[in-house]
Amino acid sequence: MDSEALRKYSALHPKPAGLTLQYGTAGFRTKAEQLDHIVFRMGLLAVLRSKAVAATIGIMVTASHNPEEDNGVKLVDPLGEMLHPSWEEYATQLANAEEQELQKVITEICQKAAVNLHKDASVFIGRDTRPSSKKLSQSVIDGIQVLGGQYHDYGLVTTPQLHYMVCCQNTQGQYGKATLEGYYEKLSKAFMELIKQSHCSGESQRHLKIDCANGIGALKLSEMKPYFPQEVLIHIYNDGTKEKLNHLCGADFVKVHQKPPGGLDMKPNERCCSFDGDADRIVYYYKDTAGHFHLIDGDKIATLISIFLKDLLAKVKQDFKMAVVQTAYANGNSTRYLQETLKVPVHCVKTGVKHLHHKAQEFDVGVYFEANGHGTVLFSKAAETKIRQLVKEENDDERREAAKMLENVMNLINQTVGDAVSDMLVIEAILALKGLTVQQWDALYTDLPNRLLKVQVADRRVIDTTDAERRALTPPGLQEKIDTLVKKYKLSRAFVRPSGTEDVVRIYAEADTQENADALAHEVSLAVFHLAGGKGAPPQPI
Ligand SMILES: CC(=O)N[C@H]1[C@@H](OP(=O)(O)O)O[C@H](CO)[C@@H](O)[C@@H]1O
Ligand SMILES: [Mg+2]
Repeated sequence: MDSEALRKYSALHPKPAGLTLQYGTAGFRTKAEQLDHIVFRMGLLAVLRSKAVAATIGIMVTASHNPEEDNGVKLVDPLGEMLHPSWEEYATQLANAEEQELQKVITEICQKAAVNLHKDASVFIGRDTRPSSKKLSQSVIDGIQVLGGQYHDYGLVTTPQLHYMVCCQNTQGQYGKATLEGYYEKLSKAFMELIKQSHCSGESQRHLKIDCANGIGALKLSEMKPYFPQEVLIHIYNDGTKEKLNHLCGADFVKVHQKPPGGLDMKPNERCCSFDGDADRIVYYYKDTAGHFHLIDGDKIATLISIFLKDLLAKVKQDFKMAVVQTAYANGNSTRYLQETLKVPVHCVKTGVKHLHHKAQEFDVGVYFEANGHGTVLFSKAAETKIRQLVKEENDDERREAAKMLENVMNLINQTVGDAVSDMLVIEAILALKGLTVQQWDALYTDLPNRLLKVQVADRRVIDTTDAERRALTPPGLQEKIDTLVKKYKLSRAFVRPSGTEDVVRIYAEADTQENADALAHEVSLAVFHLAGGKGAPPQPI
């Protein structure tokens, strides 16, 4: 380690005195002006991680659905997964080290994680369209270079594109070519092969309106357009040329407010969808002839994909284990539908993609989605091998055809992480293959009315949870109070947890009517306010 260079460069990326940040659910996330030292140091950490695992590591500069003024950074592990939890702690230590301690902390990490500094290191970098992202990714490069790492800067890419690149690189191209062209070619080829298998005579032209949250999704979809078949007509809205990133639009806005985004004119029964700011989430929606808005969230996406896959798995007649992984935010009726009607096992894990991804890896076919629209499907190595073999060798036409469809889905879905573009193509293909309209899809089950609220408290760590965050252990009395409140309503459920990305406590409630869901959410938020050290004025009724 060149101590002199480290000192010199870290002085160029000084840590504001007293600032401490934590590597949370989605890496570091805060106001962009507080992040320069963090991204520089994450450049350092990426080099250490790369040396430790002898593979290429990714760094993405983005704050996803958060306001344009924010930014963030997260590391991507060799197969495109989120950074291993054991390293999140190193990330936090390095981020919060005072300038003069930096070298000591690096040495400590090297000792604890058995990093050999003489090994090579390689890092892939990507960034979103935020005005601050370019400069921050320059600081990442400074960090990488100080520790002698090699890097490739992909510039503007969606978060899932960067995950894809890292996986391609570390599988020596087995997962695909580590270029944007490779990504577009892989996805569009799989999509075309898949819809070719459609025997439906339904509409031949497929229109889809896409709200790109004024973010990177618009740029990348435009680049990809020439690769799409002619029948697919995508119309891009909120492309970032006029309005601010994520402002009154995007997947998070639509999900949280349960209303359409600004900037997209929606005619009755038109199929529309929204990406988030870094294009790793997607939700669908439409307006009926009476003008009512219908949201089709991550739970319903998981359901559609599960129906499709379950049917194919039955046709290939293999004993593949399939399951759906959700979080506590999944709508109660989605869980009921999956378990009782579709008869697919459902597992609930803690919020955050890494938890869902990890659980889904336990199955041959693991479908995971957060209600907010982040999700994908994972296929085990054994299932993948078997499916590819059936495509080549199976004599039975129906079985071979089903295996071929599964193979195409495997190629189309981004198995490294939730990917709005890839998910959208999977969904469009399934709707085409099944001849389903957006209304028919929506009608699979009816969402229980629900409400998501947040409350500010002095220290959100006073809330500790258990049972995949569905019950609060502390502060004393809170869970008992929630239990009492829940009993007042029908089909009701409520839980609270500290957010991993914002300084708030989140409250979720569902019940038989919207009024009851709103009332329950409000009452629970008051309980949090009073028992967990609420800040400012008490929450007002909705
Ligand atoms: C209720 C909700 O949507 N929570 C989101 C949000 O996490 P919080 O820990 O709730 O702030 O951001 C995470 C990262 O994007 C995402 O994984 C998660 O689903
Ligand atoms: Mg995102």
